[in-house]
Amino acid sequence: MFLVGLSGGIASGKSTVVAVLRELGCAVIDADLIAREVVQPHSKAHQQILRYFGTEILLENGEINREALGNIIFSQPEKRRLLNSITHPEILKEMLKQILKYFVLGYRYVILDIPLLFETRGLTKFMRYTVLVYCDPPAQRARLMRRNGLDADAADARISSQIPLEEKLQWATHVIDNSGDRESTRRQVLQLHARLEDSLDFLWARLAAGAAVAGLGGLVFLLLRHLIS
Ligand SMILES: CC(C)(COP(=O)(O)OP(=O)(O)OC[C@H]1O[C@@H](n2cnc3c(N)ncnc32)[C@H](O)[C@@H]1O)[C@@H](O)C(=O)NCCC(=O)NCCS
Ligand SMILES: Nc1ncnc2c1ncn2[C@@H]1O[C@H](COP(=O)(O)OP(=O)(O)OP(=O)(O)O)[C@@H](O)[C@H]1O
Repeated sequence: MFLVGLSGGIASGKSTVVAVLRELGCAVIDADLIAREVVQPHSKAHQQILRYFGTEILLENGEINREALGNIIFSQPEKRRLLNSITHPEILKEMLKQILKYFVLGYRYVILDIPLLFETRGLTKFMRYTVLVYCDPPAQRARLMRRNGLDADAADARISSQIPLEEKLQWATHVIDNSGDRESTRRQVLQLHARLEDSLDFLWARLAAGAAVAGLGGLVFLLLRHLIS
């Protein structure tokens, strides 16, 4: 089994790409979704967030007020690091559990949708491939403002809390350019999917070749032993 890391920037189009991959039957683990689950009331992360950020980041029902917490961490790097240090170990633990589940179910590769894949040191070395969902900066900013109802300053604060997409381009093994329309993105995802499936065939071919070499070696050994005795 191998892992494929999928990343991008805020509002660059990861969920849009993932929707097509799921449609094609791929196993996808969504770090944003897990990040929501691990901070549910009574969890360890919820208690820690409460301790460090205070009750003002809670909604009336006890859940985290994501908008309020977002406003704090996207404008204060040290608070962002603090939140990351609380949530990231919990997110990683849950991701590992889900990877194991897909392994047991027999999936041959799993796609990990991790927004901060390139920002998190050492994570990419566990991925056979890394896919960057790229979007040109003006389109990214406009889409973020529209989706989250943010003004330009708030959108820029969120974008600049991450490594620029242009920089991430050099690290990814595959790039999907989502600057154009959804149809163009869909075509690129279909190509990516075909390459992942090809790469599986390639792996199987290597395994088969390995088995053939081992079998041949065994035969030669038996033949030599027979000749010597
Ligand atoms: C700050 C929070 C409460 C804002 O919640 P909100 O519902 O508004 O946004 P959502 O969770 O859907 O995230 C949207 C995008 O914001 C960006 N983002 C989220 N957290 C961070 C972060 N710590 N640093 C930089 N970018 C981030 C990512 O691109 C993500 O895809 C939330 O994002 C959070 O708890 N973040 C910390 C956990 C984390 O690092 N999540 C990213 C997945 S590893
Ligand atoms: N090709 C496209 N053309 C126009 N709008 C798009 C396109 N792709 C995505 N969008 C819109 O841009 C916004 C961001 O897309 P999406 O939610 O897929 O990004 P994301 O990277 O998953 O975001 P985040 O991780 O920040 O939640 C959404 O409102 C989506 O509908």
